[in-house]
Amino acid sequence: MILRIRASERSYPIYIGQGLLDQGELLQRHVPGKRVLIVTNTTIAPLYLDRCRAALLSGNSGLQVEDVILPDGEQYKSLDVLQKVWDKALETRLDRGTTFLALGGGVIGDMTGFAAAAYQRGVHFIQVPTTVMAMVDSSVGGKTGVNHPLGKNMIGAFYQPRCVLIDVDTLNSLPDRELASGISEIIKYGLIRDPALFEWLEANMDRLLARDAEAMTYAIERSCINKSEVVSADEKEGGVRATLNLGHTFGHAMESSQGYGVWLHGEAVSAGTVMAADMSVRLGWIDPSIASRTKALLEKAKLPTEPPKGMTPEEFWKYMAVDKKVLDGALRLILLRGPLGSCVVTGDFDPAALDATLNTSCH
Ligand SMILES: NC(=O)c1ccc[n+]([C@@H]2O[C@H](COP(=O)([O-])OP(=O)(O)OC[C@H]3O[C@@H](n4cnc5c(N)ncnc54)[C@H](O)[C@@H]3O)[C@@H](O)[C@H]2O)c1
Ligand SMILES: O=C(O)C(=O)C[C@@H](O)[C@H](O)[C@H](O)COP(=O)(O)O
Ligand SMILES: [Zn+2]
Repeated sequence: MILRIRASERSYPIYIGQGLLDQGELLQRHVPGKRVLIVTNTTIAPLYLDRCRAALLSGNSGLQVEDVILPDGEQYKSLDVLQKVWDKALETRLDRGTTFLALGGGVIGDMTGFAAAAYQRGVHFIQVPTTVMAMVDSSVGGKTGVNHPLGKNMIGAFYQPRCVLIDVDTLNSLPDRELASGISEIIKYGLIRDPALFEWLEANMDRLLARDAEAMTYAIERSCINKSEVVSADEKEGGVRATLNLGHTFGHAMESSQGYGVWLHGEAVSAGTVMAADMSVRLGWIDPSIASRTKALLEKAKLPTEPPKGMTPEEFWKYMAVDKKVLDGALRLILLRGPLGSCVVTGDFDPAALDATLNTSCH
């Protein structure tokens, strides 16, 4: 399947299918110059780097391919590790016509995109996601960046790739915990705008966890359709794009307070989504059955539904206060409101509901 997403006054394709990594022509047609820098990590390199390089070189393409292999983990999604990408680019004299290719999960994708945005003020960029998280969310839409000790994804840029190539077969090597983490963002699309997807997930979660290729491909396609519709409508998060942050204000606080990498992003989003649903019930904005179905679905995906043990409301506040959706000092949250599949981005809520959610969720 080929989807198109419109952003930054152009559109780019998202290729989704099996065996695509070996179809060199798909990647080559989106490389404008002669040089490519593949950015990957120590786990993915032994699995897929040779195949990716071979695809770029196939058919006597004449491309020159360099690579840089970063350490693996959310704790390395930092400015000092990103420096290694720019070091490699300068040592090998990469010019402005170069394409940076992200081969990996969301960490590699976010870092490579930011490296591409800043290198010589902008070089070409391609996403080859290899996790569920990256296939259904991070590779699409152009949010790039790194973490800061005081807040998640605080340093970055909106920078769109030239194409996204999703080879579903690469998920066969993904650990179960990482698979589940990505599923939390698929559930997110169901909750914020796609009730049919939510119901499909209720019926098909076992197939996803068993890595049934047909079910996985369907979930990735529906997620990419949802994400590209939202991003095409609001690339720079002036409005509706913020809905993609359901559960993230709470979740990012969990990730930052635990130390990056202790809780996976999708795990924190899962527990944060349960908190957002709980608060929505307290405000009387949704039927309680939506919150209980949400919790049940996340549990079925083997995701956590409570914040890390010992985390306090005060710790939540420390990180929520610097959330990127804070406007003029006021916190805004994505809350569910109305029937399944409806949500709002708002700072207009009774603060007692937030206090109650924080107090009852922390244990
Ligand atoms: N830019 C966005 O819009 C956006 C959206 C969602 C998440 N994110 C970011 O993405 C990051 C999380 O991404 P993630 O969940 O992909 O984590 P990740 O990039 O850390 O990858 C998860 C783990 O799986 C390994 N891995 C990757 N592909 C593999 C494969 N095919 N086989 C075996 N192992 C493989 C990685 O080496 C890593 O150890 C977070 O930093 C989050 O903030 C960004
Ligand atoms: O694409 C978006 O917009 C999102 O919010 C997707 C989120 O799943 C993702 O985690 C994103 O990186 C969060 O962005 P942030 O601006 O809250 O750091
Ligand atoms: Zn996310």
